[in-house]
Amino acid sequence: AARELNTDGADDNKLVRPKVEFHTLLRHAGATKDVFTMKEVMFYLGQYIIQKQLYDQKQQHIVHCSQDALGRVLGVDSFSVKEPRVLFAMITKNLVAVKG
Ligand SMILES: C[C@@H](c1ccc(Cl)cc1)n1cnc(-c2ccccc2)c1-c1c(C(=O)NCCN2CCN(C3CCCCC3)CC2)[nH]c2cc(Cl)ccc12
Repeated sequence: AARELNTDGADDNKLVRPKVEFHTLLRHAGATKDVFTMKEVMFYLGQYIIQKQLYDQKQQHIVHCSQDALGRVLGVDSFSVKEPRVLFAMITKNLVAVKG
């Protein structure tokens, strides 16, 4: 059965390699690796959003990223953290599965 996507990282055994521009965002958030679990990708992206203050101060589940590289990478102007499926779909486009 397809593994349910949870919000703390889809499948923890799966390793992914971020594409170049996406990798730059993760490094900005403090990542020092080239290969990550989904949980690590989501952790660093969360840090990135907080560090750059991209979340809406009033509605903190809304992230505004049209003026940020995050928006370019995900291909949206804003998104809600309450829609993990939508988010994972956008994020996985920026990741390459690592065999092994
Ligand atoms: C459950 C988790 C999540 C994780 C994956 C998904 Cl697909 C949805 C949701 N989540 C819940 N709210 C957030 C969040 C909200 C606003 C700003 C930053 C993060 C997150 C995100 C985390 C994270 O690692 N979260 C740790 C605990 N969060 C609690 C909320 N905290 C907020 C407290 C209010 C001020 C804003 C931060 C930050 C730490 N990583 C993310 C990466 C992205 Cl692309 C989008 C959202 C998140």
